[in-house]
Amino acid sequence: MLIDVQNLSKSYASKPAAQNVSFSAKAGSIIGLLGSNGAGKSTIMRMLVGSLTPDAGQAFINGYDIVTQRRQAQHQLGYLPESALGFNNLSVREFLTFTAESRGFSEPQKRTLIDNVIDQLDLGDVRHKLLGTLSKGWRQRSWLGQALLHNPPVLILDEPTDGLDPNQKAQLREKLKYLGQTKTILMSTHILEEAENMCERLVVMRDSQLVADGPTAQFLDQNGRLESAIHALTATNTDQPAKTDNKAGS
Ligand SMILES: Nc1ncnc2c1ncn2[C@@H]1O[C@H](COP(=O)(O)OP(=O)(O)OP(=O)(O)O)[C@@H](O)[C@H]1O
Repeated sequence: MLIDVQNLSKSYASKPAAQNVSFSAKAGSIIGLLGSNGAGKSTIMRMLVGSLTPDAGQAFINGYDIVTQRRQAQHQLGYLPESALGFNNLSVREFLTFTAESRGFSEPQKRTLIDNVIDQLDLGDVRHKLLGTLSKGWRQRSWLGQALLHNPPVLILDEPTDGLDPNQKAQLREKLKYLGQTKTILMSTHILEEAENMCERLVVMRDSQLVADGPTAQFLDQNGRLESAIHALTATNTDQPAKTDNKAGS
């Protein structure tokens, strides 16, 4: 398993943000992490990428423990944070150079990795433009570049298409689908249509707990839509979740 999450828990002060969350993801698949605002999706992702320490439980990225082997685990993944901003005074190429240097790559390696990622994400035309002057779509793509630069087997993407216009959304989704053929992608999204079209599996959270985990097909209604199942699972005043392959705690 490329991502293996076992009973991860985290509270902020005494308020739980993630409680006993368990799921796993195999190579070459796109997993959608769904749930209403505040359900705990970003908290799970931030623990997986090593920016938050779990209170309890364990998780492994390509076999490396996210706490005791944090550096090795981080080499296995690329992370696109929610609403990624900053580095506005750097050009796309300078931003990617900074990323490569902070990951410790030497000069010849650095050049090859940056050229590869510019090519892979079609960033050539904007490589000398400042991040602060780019449209949100190009900025997001540049941030995806920093996540992809070291060619990790796992990508963790927090609402990657949030705030993009419909064309930019469509273009980024195509790129992610392509990447998902060879990489394991865990992506959070509020856009159910996106989850329908892109994700092979869904992990659904509500109020800090995992409430369902299974193949996307299992959540679809007869019209091929996710809305009714996901609404039933995530609505906070509902106590009758839809029937799913719930793997919580397994
Ligand atoms: N730094 C923090 N300090 C205190 N509480 C926090 C912090 N970050 C998140 N929380 C709380 O933890 C809970 C889970 O938040 P989290 O951001 O993981 O949810 P989410 O599912 O990613 O939400 P969204 O879809 O809005 O991004 C929420 O109640 C949130 O208010």
